[in-house]
Amino acid sequence: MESDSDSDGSHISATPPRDPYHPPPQPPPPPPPRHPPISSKKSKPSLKPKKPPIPNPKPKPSLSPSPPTSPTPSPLSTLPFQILRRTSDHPPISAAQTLPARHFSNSASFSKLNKPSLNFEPLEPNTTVTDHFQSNSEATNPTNSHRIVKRHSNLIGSNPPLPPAKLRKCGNEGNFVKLNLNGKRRKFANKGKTRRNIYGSYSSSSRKFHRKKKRKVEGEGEGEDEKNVCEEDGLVVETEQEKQKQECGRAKFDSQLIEEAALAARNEASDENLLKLLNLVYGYDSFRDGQLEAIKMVLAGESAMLVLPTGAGKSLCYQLPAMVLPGLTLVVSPLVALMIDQLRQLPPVIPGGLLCSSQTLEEVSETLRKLQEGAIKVLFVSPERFLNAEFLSVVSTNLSVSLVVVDEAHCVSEWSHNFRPSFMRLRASMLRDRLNVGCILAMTATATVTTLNAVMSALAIPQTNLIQKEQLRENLQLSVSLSGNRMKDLLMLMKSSPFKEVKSIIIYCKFQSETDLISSYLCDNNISAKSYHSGIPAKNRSRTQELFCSNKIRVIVATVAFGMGLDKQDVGAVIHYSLPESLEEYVQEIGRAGRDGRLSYCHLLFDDDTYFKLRSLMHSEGVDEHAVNKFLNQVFNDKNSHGKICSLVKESASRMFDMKEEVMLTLLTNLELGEVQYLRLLPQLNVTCTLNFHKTSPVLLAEINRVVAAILKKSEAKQGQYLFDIPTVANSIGITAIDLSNQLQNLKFKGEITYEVKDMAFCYTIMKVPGDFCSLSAHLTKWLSEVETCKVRKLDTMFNAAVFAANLCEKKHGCFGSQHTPCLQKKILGYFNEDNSDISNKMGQSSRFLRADIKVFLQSNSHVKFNPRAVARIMHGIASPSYPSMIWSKTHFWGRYTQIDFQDIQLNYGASLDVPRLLVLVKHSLFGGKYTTPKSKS
Ligand SMILES: Nc1ncnc2c1ncn2[C@@H]1O[C@H](COP(=O)(O)OP(=O)(O)OP(=O)(O)O)[C@@H](O)[C@H]1O
Repeated sequence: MESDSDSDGSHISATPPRDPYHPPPQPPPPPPPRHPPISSKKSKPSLKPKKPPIPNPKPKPSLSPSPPTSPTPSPLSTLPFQILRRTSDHPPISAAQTLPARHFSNSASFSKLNKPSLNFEPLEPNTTVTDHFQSNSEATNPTNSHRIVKRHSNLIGSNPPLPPAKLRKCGNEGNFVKLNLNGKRRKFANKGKTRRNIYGSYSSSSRKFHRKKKRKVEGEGEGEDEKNVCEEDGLVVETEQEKQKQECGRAKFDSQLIEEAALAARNEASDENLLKLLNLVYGYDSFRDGQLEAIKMVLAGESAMLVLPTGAGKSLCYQLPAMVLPGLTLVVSPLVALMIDQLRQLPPVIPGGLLCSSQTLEEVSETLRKLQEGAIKVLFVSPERFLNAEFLSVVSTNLSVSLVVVDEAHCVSEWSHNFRPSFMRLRASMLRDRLNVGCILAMTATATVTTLNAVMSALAIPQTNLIQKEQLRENLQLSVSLSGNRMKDLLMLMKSSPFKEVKSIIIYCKFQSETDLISSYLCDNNISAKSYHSGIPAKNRSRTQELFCSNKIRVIVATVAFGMGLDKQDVGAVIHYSLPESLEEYVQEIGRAGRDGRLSYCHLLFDDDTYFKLRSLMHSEGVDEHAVNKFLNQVFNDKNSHGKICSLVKESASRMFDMKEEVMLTLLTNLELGEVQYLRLLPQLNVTCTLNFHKTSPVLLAEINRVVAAILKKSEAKQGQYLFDIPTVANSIGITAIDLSNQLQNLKFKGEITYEVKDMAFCYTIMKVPGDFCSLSAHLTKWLSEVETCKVRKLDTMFNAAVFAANLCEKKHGCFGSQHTPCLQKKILGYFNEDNSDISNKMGQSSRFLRADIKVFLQSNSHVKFNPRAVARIMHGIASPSYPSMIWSKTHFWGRYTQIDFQDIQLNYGASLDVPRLLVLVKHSLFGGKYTTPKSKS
């Protein structure tokens, strides 16, 4: 999940041809730019989205609300990107065309957010109790005589604030992030590669600038690291000291200019003022399509929904307002990796920070201290952070939040391909009530109309404030082939044009094992490749990403874990070894290619087997009404617990209800945020504690410490150890679980106790006990089953689009060979606009053996309780918490019916039962959960 590359591939030329020898076969003719053509100065391709008008609440105090002017609408045929063909005849970009962001002072002197700092009690991380945090220590970047350690002020960690001289940011490394991920010490510094940016810190245009700058001082020195930067053009680089001198002088000057420009934009958010700021901070000469419109809307205090393709420059739409707006900009992101990347990519003039559950208490406290001092302008947080009462209180009482940005906003909607229950928390009402935020910017690259509507409604964004451009870039050449042997076909593809000439390729696989297999297969065939998936230790993953970003690895074979937030400009090809689960996922992943605007190649290899396998997996999160009913009974088990902390241990509950943890969280979030608020979720924590006393005797300590007294009362003593439930002890003395954890920590620091915690649990307090459990469970089950169906349809649509391109396309509209850019684009855009009703599927409806097989299966496992879903899962080869694959994959029937519709198997299960068993089943579905299945069937 973490993406850790510190490399930026900064030596990569901004425009050199990727394929100098083989011009791409018939790239689609570039449609005429629909927009003021992007200045040739930009090394980045420019996107052109469209706009809508707007009225809205909350005018920002000192900003003159300038009505959004607008770009043009964008038909498919128009050019969202300036397409640069991969030929060598591109004129080099001159230094004057770009101004590097990273040479300016980072001591962002924009209005400080405020207030004197408070003393913090350490906060709990947003979702987990903090015991597993380790203390952090190292905070240094390696240096050598040619290097000066340069730190960005956007530093997260326990490092004490640097003295002003050091804080000055004259270097180019972008944001420095230090995190304790997964309880281990992690560092995202530049590792001494002072000439190499953190990847993505520069746009290719700013890199050009740097390269030019280096030319000026040719012959002044050379270092090991510099070689990396200059290997392509053989430049000699100035020493860091020289550079530092130049940059410091420049930074002083520029920081003042930037500040003035930001103030001018605050007073009048005119095109001219904003352009000036853009140029000063980023060195860009023009906005890309949709950017100016979004920025102006936000600066006018209006919430906006921004839909731009991948790589179109969405981040700039909050970064620039963050400089202009007086208060804090809060960016909510679904992944820690994404947050880290975005933090790194902030221009140094914008001091940033992040809060995530992997940080130590000290890191969290330091960030909060900086926040209160106004030393952070942009703060990245996960949605779970909004569960944290202390965080909410710090932000609401001490800070003014000018803007909340919801990145990957489709995660808010259950109808998206990537719904995250915790994003449900992000309701406009909550943001308004708790943080007094009036302005929200929601951003996504991939959303259907239904998803957009759901997001806009949750965030109270008026329809008129939708800024939407095509969700596809036109510089991607899409091809598809049905494969009988994907490994062989992949190798053939890699060894033929245009792929064999592409310098940087991502191959996406669905399963971790596939990535390892394919990467070694490619290596065996003389193609250097490395695998990347979340099962690989974070350090190695980070290294792989770094090598890939610096073009030391040509091919990366990855699962979906790779790529979100990856802003490597020169990825020339994306190959799908497995069918993506939805067109959204496909678009997101092919969006990693061609971010430099040049023609890039995206090939999809698909086959029926993968489709069937994925389709089975779509049912792995489904639940039945009786399970939901049982779950509700458990959640509201203690009806007299109003105001008290209740908990549900994840692992055991998951087995008890045969529900994945994510599904339980979805249900709980719905109970909190649905029409009626039945409960309030609290941060998750380990609830079972085993404690040892070391110094003072427990009884004596209990006399002076009420927590210890409560522990003695509520715990079970075993061989000198005290075992207790944290919520029970906290409830008995009326404190929060977090307070209790903090007090235990204090006793531990004093050497009085040591303790261990386990059993991660959902925690909540009950607000209202539902009157009718049956109708509530029916309602929730219906909702979940609609979500399940929606996912299945997404997969069907993806598969149908691939089948259409490979088999049915009549190649009338520009498709040829296996290249299907026009027909796939049409399918994708039709899908996003929901004018595509092609949801047929390839599943068989029944099999004459199915019913008999179910009977045999039930007979041979007569000692086990089953329900229709459990049987269908086994027949589809899907594990679930109560029916793990370790046990059930041994059965003869495991995965035998993946080609038969899941629902059909459930129906056949009913039909295969004898009457007594059927009666039990009916009773069970009528009365929800309170039933027992006969032990055996004779
Ligand atoms: N106006 C502009 N002119 C030139 N380059 C730009 C402009 N705006 C943004 N860029 C560059 O475009 C690249 C992509 O930007 P960014 O990462 O914000 O894209 P994104 O839309 O968030 O993509 P994704 O959805 O894939 O994360 C960055 O390198 C950024 O510097």
